[in-house]
Amino acid sequence: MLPTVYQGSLALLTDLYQLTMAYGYWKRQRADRLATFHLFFRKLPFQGGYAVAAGLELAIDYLRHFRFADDDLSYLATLRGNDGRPLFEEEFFDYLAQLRFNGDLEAIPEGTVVFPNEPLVRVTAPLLVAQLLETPLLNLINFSTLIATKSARICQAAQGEPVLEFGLRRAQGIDGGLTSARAAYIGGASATSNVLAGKLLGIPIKGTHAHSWVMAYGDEREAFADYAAAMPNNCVFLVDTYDTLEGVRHAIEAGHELRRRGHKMVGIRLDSGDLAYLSIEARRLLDEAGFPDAAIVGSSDLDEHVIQSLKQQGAKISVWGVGTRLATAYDQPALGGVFKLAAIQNEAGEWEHRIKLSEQRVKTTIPGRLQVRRYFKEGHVAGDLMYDELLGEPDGGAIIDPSDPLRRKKLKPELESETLLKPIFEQGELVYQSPPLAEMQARTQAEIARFHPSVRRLLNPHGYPVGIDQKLYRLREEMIHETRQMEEE
Ligand SMILES: Nc1ncnc2c1ncn2[C@@H]1O[C@H](COP(=O)(O)OP(=O)(O)OP(=O)(O)O)[C@@H](O)[C@H]1O
Ligand SMILES: O=P(O)(O)OC[C@H]1O[C@H](OP(=O)(O)OP(=O)(O)O)[C@H](O)[C@@H]1O
Ligand SMILES: O=C(O)c1cccnc1
Repeated sequence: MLPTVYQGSLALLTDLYQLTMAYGYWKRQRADRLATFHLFFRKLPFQGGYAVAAGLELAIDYLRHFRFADDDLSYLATLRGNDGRPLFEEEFFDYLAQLRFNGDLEAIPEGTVVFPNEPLVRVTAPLLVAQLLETPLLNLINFSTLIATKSARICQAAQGEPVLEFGLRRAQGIDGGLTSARAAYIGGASATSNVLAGKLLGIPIKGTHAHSWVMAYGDEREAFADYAAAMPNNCVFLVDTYDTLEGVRHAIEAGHELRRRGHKMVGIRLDSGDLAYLSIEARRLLDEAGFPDAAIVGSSDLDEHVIQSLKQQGAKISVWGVGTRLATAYDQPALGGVFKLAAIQNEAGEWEHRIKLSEQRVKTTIPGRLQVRRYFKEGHVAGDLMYDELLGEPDGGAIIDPSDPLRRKKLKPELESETLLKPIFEQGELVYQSPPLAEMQARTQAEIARFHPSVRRLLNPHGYPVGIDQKLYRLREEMIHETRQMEEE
């Protein structure tokens, strides 16, 4: 997928503690016990009502290449403990050398709308392998899901008008720039300014020109004329270097000249000042001059809230250039996804549930091997049921919010439904083909449209019902009770 970036294995792209635990499991003969882990987040980002899953294809790429290369092992052999002796014994390296991803992995496809506590990824693999994947899977899924969600919100505010992702210069490093371009596209952005993302990922790329073009000439008229002469088939003039409305008039002159030569001015870009007022005035000038099709690109610290406000003010912007606040998820720079053990085989090969308690109810995990079933009523989503496949089929009663048991909803089993976690790897073999990015983008759009506007709204959205079935609820309550009792004894 990203051949030059993810070339070879990135098995060491993990936290040291994953390797210390892996070593311990291997030494104590626990490495090969099968375990199930879930990757999920607890809170929706941006105080929003939904999130958009992304990053799976990157995770698939990571897992396909997962192996410890000789130079990885040589590096690990240099590590020392506090007594100066090697941290790991030599034999462990032989074990690591033959390690591949050999487990089952189910995941929710990219572009699917997801909610707190739902496993975006479920791994069932030998304990040692599954544990090693915690950090890289979180790294890959958390950021992409965050940016795809931000992009979906921004595109929602733009009400179907094109959003161009301009964030590379402010993104978190090289991978931040590429990954955010990819995730922004999945979330709905039409194009990116990032040329490498275009080459590597096939995302459409777009670009205008900077203030420096105009500043290099000093005279704006001459600058536009020369730009039009050099690049007659891609002319979006940035009009705000000196006096914005004067700039629009100069762009119109260049537009007439382009027309005389058989070309077409694509539009203008506004990058400062009152974007509502200036875009309305610019639209009027362009229309009066016979350029009703010329686009008005707006940029300058935009995000979903500014775009929504500009729309409410009647701004005549038709293309939205969004950089920093999209590529860096400015108002919430991380999604708090976690990767938690939920079930493990005992010595006899029987599955046992596992739970992590917390003083905060929302942080108490859900045990089992979870699947998510989304129910539909008259074409709209009605609620998501999480159930434990180790306990069999769901019991058909009400779903119960795991963080607030008073919140319940009855979902009639006869409603149309879809199972969200799809098989990706079976015993290490890839059984899933990621769709093209454009299909993921279309999926995001179709998915969001199925949710009620109250769930979609940007400010104070309504909580969408997600819960566990009663069978799982009872088991979880018993486990909480028993574990607390054990602690007290
Ligand atoms: N009519 C408007 N309503 C709400 N927000 C607006 C409106 N016009 C512009 N904005 C936003 O207000 C902020 C303006 O920021 P600021 O005044 O710092 O810069 P600017 O006008 O773009 O000038 P410069 O880039 O030259 O500093 C930006 O986030 C911009 O998107
Ligand atoms: O505002 P963003 O959403 O990040 O969009 C990208 C910004 O990058 C460019 O500006 P530049 O790097 O020259 O910075 P400036 O506009 O802040 O001066 C461009 O003109 C946009 O303003
Ligand atoms: O093409 C543009 O207009 C552009 C690209 C990057 C950042 N700001 C603007």
